[in-house]
Amino acid sequence: RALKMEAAISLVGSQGIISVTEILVASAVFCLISLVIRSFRQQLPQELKRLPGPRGYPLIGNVLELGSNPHLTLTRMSQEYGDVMQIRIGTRPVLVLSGLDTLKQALVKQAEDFMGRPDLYSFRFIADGQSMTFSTDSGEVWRARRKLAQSALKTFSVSPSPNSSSTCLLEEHVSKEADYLVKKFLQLMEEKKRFDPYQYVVVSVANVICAMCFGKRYDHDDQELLSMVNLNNEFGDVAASGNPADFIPVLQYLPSRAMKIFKDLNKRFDTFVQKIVKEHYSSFDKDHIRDITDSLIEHCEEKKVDESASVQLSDEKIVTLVNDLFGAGFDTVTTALSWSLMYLVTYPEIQKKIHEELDRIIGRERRPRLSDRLTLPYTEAFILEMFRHSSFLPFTIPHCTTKPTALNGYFIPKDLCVFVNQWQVNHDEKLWKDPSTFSPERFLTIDGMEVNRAESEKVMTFGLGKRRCIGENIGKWEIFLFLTTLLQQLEFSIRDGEKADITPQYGLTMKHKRCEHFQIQQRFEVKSSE
Ligand code: HEM
Repeated sequence: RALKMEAAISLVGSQGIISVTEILVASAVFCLISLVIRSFRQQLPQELKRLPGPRGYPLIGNVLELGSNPHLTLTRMSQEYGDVMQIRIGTRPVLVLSGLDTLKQALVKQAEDFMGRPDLYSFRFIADGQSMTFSTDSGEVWRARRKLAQSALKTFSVSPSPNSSSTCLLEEHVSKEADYLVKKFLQLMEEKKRFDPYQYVVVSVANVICAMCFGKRYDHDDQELLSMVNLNNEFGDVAASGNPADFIPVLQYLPSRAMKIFKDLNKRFDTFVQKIVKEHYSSFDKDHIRDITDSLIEHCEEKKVDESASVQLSDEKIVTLVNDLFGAGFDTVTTALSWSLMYLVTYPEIQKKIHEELDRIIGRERRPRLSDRLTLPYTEAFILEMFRHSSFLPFTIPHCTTKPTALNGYFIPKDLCVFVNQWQVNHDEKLWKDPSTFSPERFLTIDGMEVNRAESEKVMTFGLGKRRCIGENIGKWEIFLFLTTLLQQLEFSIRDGEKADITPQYGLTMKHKRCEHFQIQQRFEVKSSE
């Protein structure tokens, strides 16, 4: 009888008949899930608030709102929701941090809580998942690797140069490459009357890091090197904060051209480095350490006899550090120089002021040196303004929380992916007057004689705290010496009727559109410093 009753009051749905029992069971399951979710939500410590943020759609979250310029969208959202907010990409929550004080609080004062890296799909293809920079490790092994990379980098940059009059190895390498660039640009101007400086700058910058890492330099038409370094941001498009495939797993199974290029590029990069490492192993001589690769191999040998080391790193974890250094060392510095050239041709009056400063302080008899940096405040202010205005690293590499924590009164769970919005800080109206105006003067003291240190420290380019870039000083020295060597002898302009487009294209490092209309004029010739 009961069965008959049930049949009588059953409903007819599109999939067939749904019984009252099924409806009751479904309702019970729904209530149970709601209760479980609520009980999780109630675990919030009483004195802490829930993270604010935009609502988002089911399954896709806020991915559509992010659009093609996530740094701009998230800056706008931070004005509504504050310096600490949560968005969702797909179903995955992401913490977005803005505001200089909040960044300092999270990355410096609470450094341990925010120093992790998230497990992102695309990062698994970088250095076969062994990268110190992109892999999820942030414990003792990461700490030991970072220390080792820092020490090797230091030895092969600031050590005195044995075979030249340069004050250190870095100065020797950059001077040589910058001299080459001057000649190359003059030759291109002679032959073609206009050129795109990017592909020449990238090889020169790559040669500096190659000299430090591998003790070798490449020709400007070396196809193997060019195919890896002369990119239109194929790496940065995928490794950028907010790449949907990193957050929405189903996208990882759909064919993607960008992802295929990214994987190929990483493979080619690893093969390139592995080949050089192999050559180093076969010619290794512990009494003659030639470069960073040799010094890492030496460390592998030494650790085998040093039983007392607190962390035992595998040989692979040591030697792959050269991938991190080589990878981080060319794209960032090339992008910075390339933006500098774009600003110089966009603002010729600023270029003129740099020329005047160089003529006054260095003159025409000798080449610039690293030690000139403190005496060229306008040039230094220009570089700072290039960093600030372009904010070409709009976000740091994504971070991740290592434990449950609190920030600005909000509860923050463990393993939450964190985007650090450097662009927002560099364009924050509370910190900068007319942030969209390009003005090196904002970094000078009132008498124009020095860089205002308090202002310069507000610029966010290299991250902060435990994950702060380890190549910051080297990068800044390189940019300074490349630029001053080029500008001492050359004046850059754009062909009449053309305009440099300085709209950034979003990525891990934001690039501008390539410009083929550069022209130069030789100001004078300086005799070789050698
Ligand atoms: C203008 C040049 C450069 C800029 C703007 C830059 C910027 C950055 C930024 C924003 C980060 C991420 C920080 C974070 O996640 O919080 C980073 C990390 C890193 N940078 Fe740089 N960088 C530059 C040059 C270099 C150079 C020349 C090297 C080495 C040769 C280098 C090596 C690294 C490494 C190894 C990391 C990873 C650190 C870690 O995860 O612990 N960078 N850099």
